[in-house]
Parts: sequence; structure tokens; C-alpha cells
Amino acid sequence: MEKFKRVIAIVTDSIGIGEAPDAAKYNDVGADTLGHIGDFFKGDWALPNWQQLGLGNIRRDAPIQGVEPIEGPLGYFGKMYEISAGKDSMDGHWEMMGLPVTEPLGFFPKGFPAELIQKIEDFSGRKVIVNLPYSGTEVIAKYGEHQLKTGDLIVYTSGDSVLQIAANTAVIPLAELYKICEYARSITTDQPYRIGRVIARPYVGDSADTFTRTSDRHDYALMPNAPTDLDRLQAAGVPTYGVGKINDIFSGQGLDDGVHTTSNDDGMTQTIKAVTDGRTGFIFTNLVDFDAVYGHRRNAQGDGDALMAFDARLGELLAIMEDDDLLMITSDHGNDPTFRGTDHTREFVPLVVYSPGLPGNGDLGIRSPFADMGATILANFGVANDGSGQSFLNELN
Ligand SMILES: O=P(O)(O)O[C@@H]1C[C@H](O)[C@@H](CO)O1
Ligand SMILES: [Mn+2]
Ligand SMILES: [Mn+2]
Repeated sequence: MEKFKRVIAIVTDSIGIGEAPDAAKYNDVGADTLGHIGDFFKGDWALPNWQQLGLGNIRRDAPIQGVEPIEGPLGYFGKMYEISAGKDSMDGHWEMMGLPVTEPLGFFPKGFPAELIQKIEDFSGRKVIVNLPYSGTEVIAKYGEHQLKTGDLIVYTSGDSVLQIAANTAVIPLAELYKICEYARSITTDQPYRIGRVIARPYVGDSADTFTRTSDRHDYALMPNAPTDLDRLQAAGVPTYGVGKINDIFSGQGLDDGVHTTSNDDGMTQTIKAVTDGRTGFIFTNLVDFDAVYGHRRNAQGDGDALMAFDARLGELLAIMEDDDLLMITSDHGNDPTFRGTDHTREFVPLVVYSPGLPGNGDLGIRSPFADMGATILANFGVANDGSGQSFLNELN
């Protein structure tokens, strides 16, 4: 008999809480997404709902300005660090679900090999330009007008294992962009090109200062190369529901159902709706704006504002939770908006767990790998795990 009839896990994508133990390997020493956003606001910001659950209690030693530790938080608090080789969304989410990505994927800091580019050109009948690591907003600002004239494909990458294709839908219709991405995905699943994600990046606009990316982004992740905790839950008859890009990240594997979202706000609306609709089992939500709209744009103001907007919606969710609901809030990697470059940052991620039916005020300590989260969800539903994580269900007392 499960302890909780419904477990909700919300991933605040890219909200790290300080450099990870192996940050030096990624040249990310000093990264601290939440701490540096707090510094940017000089403490003049607040996340009252998340703080009352215990977010500020994770960092007693170096408090986040504006989100200090409190006496008697309502939830359980801790932080996790990952063992996956990459610091990307796919690695982080798969590891949460018991499948760390320890075998390094293809990274192309100097651009993709000519033979790979040639295949994409032959398939699409379009020339490929750029083929370098780039910020996705800067690359369309710089090459978008060229693309409008020529219909060339803008291919670029980043510090992650990603192959991104940006296309103005006025000259490359969305359906064609998806077809090209699906082809690119099909030729990049095995070494030496085993790439974590192919990402379709549609945008609109007729000049460099009006180009705007749309929410029709689509991430084509690798298929999980082994069962995840989602598969184990599904096989045990526990309903699994994905909100936001969860479905893309797992290529739908292990998910009964799901809903695409257009923003963090939509993501919280859909999560709250899943509760009011009476969905039970595991509800897995990703809120991507912190990463895609603010983190990669090094926009600390926007990131902080988005966190405060999330916190307000979190208050609505807390108000409708019942004693047999369990909520987990965590992240998949960092993306410090005050840090050099525009890539993710290798950080600890916060872990806050709450149920109205639990006394709270518990320290979950420092955990690794992220798979402890999935192991806890499996334990709640009485489903055997594969041993990659340790459940903390019994610490929720
Ligand atoms: O197009 P942008 O710069 O937003 O691309 C970022 C870089 C990451 O690899 C990718 C996935 O998170 O988004
Ligand atoms: Mn992410
Ligand atoms: Mn990202």
C-alpha cells in the first residue's frame, strides 16, 4: 500500500545552489545560480512559499540573500550532486529516474564534422551555415537576415551534447524543420556522433531586432538506453504523467500521458490541473523558462522574477495538496545567470520535499546521485528499484 497516492516532482530547470564537488572539471568553480541571483537582488526579493518549505535551510553556511534559513520549515531540505558525465537536461532528468549518463556523449566545441554536415545538406537540400558553439539568440540575430534571403540552415551547438537547428518559419516551415531534425536525430545516435539532443529552434520575425523564438521548440533526445524508474512505475501500473518537456527528454518512454507547455506559468497551471482533475500516481513537471529564457541569456533579473512568479503559483499548489500528496522540488543542473559564457554550470541542485501529512523540519543532507529521488518515488509505490539510488522515504518523518 503506497504511503502517498500522488507524488508530484517539479524540476525548476537549471536552478543550481552552488558549485558541485567536481565543478573544476567543467571550469565552473564559483558558480552559484541561487546565491548569485540573491546577490544580484541584494536580498531585495522573496520566495516565501519555497522558503517556508525549507529552501533557505539548505545553505546555513552561506545563506542565499533574501532566502535565509527559518525555524521549523514545513518541509524536508537537502541538496544533490550528479554523477552523469554531462551537465545537461537529459543527463540530469535521466539520473533522477535511476539512469545516470556516465558514458560521455559527443561534444563538438569546434563544430560538427564535415561528413555529418554534408548528410544534413544532402537530406534537406539546404546549405548549412555557422556550425559553431553559439548562443541561440545571438546566432539568429547575426545570421537570421542571411537565412531569410537564402533559406540556409543555421546549425550550432553549445557546451552540451546538442545539435541545434534554428529556422525562421517564414522560409523553413515548422514541419520541414522537424523533418530535418528527425533526420539529424536518426544519424546521431551511435558513436562517434552519439549526441544527447537534437533541438529544433523555430523563430519568427523579419529583421535582426525582431527575431523571436517560439514555444514550438522540440527536443529530440536519445532513447533511454535502459529502463528508467518511469518504466518501472509504468510496469507496476502506477500512472505516470509528464508536464512540459519531460516527454521530449524521455522520448515518451515510461510516460502514460503528458502535456506540452508554453511557459513556466502554463507548466504550473497544468500541474495544478492534474491535481484538481484527480490524477494519481507520479506527476513529473519541468519548468524550462529559468534555463531557456533567462539562464542562457545571463539575465539575473529575469531569472529572479521568474522564480518569484513560480513561488506565487507554488502557493496555489500547496493550498490544494492533501495529506496523501507528496511534493518534491529540485533541479537538473545549474545555469548561473551571472557566470561567464552562456552554458549550464556544474552545481549542486536543491531538494525540497513536502506533504501536509508530514511534520517537516527534516534535513536530508547532501545526496548523490540524483537517483535517490526516483528510488524514493519507487519505494512509495512499493516498486523495486535497480539500486542506482537510495530512497529517503523513511527519513520523511
Ligand atoms: O539556443 P540556446 O543558446 O538557448 O541553447 C541552449 C544551450 C543548451 O545546450 C540548450 C539546451 O539547454 O539550450
Ligand atoms: Mn535543464
Ligand atoms: Mn539549457
